[in-house]
Amino acid sequence: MEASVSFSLKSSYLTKNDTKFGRKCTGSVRASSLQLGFQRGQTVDLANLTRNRGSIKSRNPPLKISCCHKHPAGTEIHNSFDDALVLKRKAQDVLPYLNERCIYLVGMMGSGKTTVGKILSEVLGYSFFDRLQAVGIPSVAQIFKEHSEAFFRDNESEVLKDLSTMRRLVVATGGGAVIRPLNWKYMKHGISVWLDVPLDALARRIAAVGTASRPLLDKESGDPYTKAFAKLTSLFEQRSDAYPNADVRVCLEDMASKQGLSDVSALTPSAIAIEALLKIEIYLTEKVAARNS
Ligand SMILES: Nc1ncnc2c1ncn2[C@@H]1O[C@H](COP(=O)(O)OP(=O)(O)O)[C@@H](O)[C@H]1O
Ligand SMILES: O=C(O)C1=C[C@@H](OP(=O)(O)O)[C@@H](O)[C@H](O)C1
Repeated sequence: MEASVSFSLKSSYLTKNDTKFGRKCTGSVRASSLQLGFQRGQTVDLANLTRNRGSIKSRNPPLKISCCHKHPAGTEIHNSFDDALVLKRKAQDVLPYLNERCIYLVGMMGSGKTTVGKILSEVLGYSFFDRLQAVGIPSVAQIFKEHSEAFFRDNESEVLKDLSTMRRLVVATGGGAVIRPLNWKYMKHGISVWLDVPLDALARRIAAVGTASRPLLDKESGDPYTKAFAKLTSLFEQRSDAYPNADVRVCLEDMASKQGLSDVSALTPSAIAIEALLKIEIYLTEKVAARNS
């Protein structure tokens, strides 16, 4: 079958809380569009943006990135007005150090890369690039089914390569992107952030939404929590050396214990985004200090 796989670039979500950040939604959208050289709603053919794809290009269909702005009805991005203010302040602190570099979120499936990534992109005025998302083929699950995991991984690497030349993006990578050293080479063009979430919390989150959209988990037998937990455990064993390559680690267990919480499930996506910004700031200021010493 002649497959046509393309990937969707979703700009930062715009919420009713946007006014709290004191900027007009369209401002950041316009800036992002200019930065990336595309217009809202326009499809950019990545195959034309990059050269020398070599063997991967000859095997795989052309990649397309399309930019769209969607906000699913009812999605709450921030949990409180206080969180929104802290997020805004932290984002302003971090932006000069970031100097337009991209942020790559890494972590196991369900660790919150998409959820937290949307918040970060919004407060930083960056565009948001969600995990590889097929246009024409409805889901990652379908790519696995109609092609193979290797096909998916090759395209994942290609997209990361292309993104590595771009600025002002928050990228939610797929959970398995960390296993290829080449992908780290691309991600090192920006700042990588590992969302480190305990496996039982991941399994609970995934069980709540089902495993159908996560093909690596869907093959297991048993109830959704049990099959998610079993597969996540074996995947983490294979990847536990790779995630610490990230520049920054956001550890939910550490956050919970500092706040006297017995369970990480009380940590909101906004609180995690704030922690990520704090950790990014520390990492970048230490780098500057080391350079100046
Ligand atoms: N801090 C959190 N607390 C509770 N549930 C969360 C949190 N962050 C994300 N989730 C939920 O977990 C699921 C997986 O999150 P998602 O952002 O899609 O993870 P990933 O992109 O890393 O696979 C979603 O249903 C999401 O709503
Ligand atoms: O861990 C993995 O290998 C994968 C994670 C998924 O992305 P999320 O981490 O966004 O769920 C998706 O890329 C694919 O199912 C493979």
